[in-house]
Amino acid sequence: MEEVVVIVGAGSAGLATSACLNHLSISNIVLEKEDCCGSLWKKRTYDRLNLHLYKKFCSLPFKPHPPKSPAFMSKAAFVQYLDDYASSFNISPWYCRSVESAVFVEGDQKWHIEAKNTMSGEMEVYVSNFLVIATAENGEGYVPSLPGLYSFGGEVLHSSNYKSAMGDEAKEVLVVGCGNSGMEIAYDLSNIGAHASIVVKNPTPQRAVNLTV
Ligand SMILES: NC(=O)C1=CN([C@@H]2O[C@H](COP(=O)(O)OP(=O)(O)OC[C@H]3O[C@@H](n4cnc5c(N)ncnc54)[C@H](OP(=O)(O)O)[C@@H]3O)[C@@H](O)[C@H]2O)C=CC1
Ligand SMILES: O=C(O)C(=O)Cc1c[nH]c2ccccc12
Repeated sequence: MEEVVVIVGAGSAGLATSACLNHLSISNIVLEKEDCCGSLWKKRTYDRLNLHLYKKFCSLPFKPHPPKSPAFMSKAAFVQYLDDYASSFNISPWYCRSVESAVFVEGDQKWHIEAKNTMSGEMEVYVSNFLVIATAENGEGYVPSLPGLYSFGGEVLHSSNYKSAMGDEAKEVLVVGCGNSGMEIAYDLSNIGAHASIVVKNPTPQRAVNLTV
């Protein structure tokens, strides 16, 4: 299969890129390893997720959020927005395609991209003039290999697998990292009476302190 542009990833960035290219009538396909678009938001976020950014900063090209919609979108509203976005701009990602390699072949000046079709198990080859990697910085959860982690008797969970505090009422939980995920998860746990502590690696940057004053 040959296209002008191959885009890897059907998250926000991949969908936005495809919409812009469709607008310019530049042929493109989106390869996505999951079976849906926006899989980070649909499969790897906690239940109480509400966006922290004002809606204006969470819109993709050509599709602003309606003036009367809530300022901070719920997870359900944002997931719906991504699905509507794909259909509004005729984006039909090729799902269950896990890109395994991409080589720019000097001879024909094209990208040769190999993707595994995870439904059939077969390798497929895509050829394009341009390659856009839109796989996101948060595509894969990372658990550092901390000493003692594997002999620890309790449950160890990456934030991308945390859904809700249900059933955790009696637990003592150590949350590692105080970014948005860490803070939200610690708050969710403490809301139902679990004992949550947070490890903070670095002091709060001065500019963040000034912003909140
Ligand atoms: N509701 C919303 O809208 C939400 C939005 N997000 C967004 O998603 C993105 C990812 O957020 P998030 O998942 O929180 O990840 P982040 O990368 O933002 O935060 C991870 C935190 O973990 C700390 N950390 C990393 N390694 C260690 C370690 N070994 N020991 C202790 N602390 C450690 C980091 O510290 P340091 O920086 O000092 O290395 C950092 O504070 C962000 O853009 C965020 O804004 C996330 C959750 C909810
Ligand atoms: O609201 C927040 O804090 C977010 O992290 C939202 C967000 C992160 N990446 C995005 C890409 C498109 C739209 C919203 C987001």
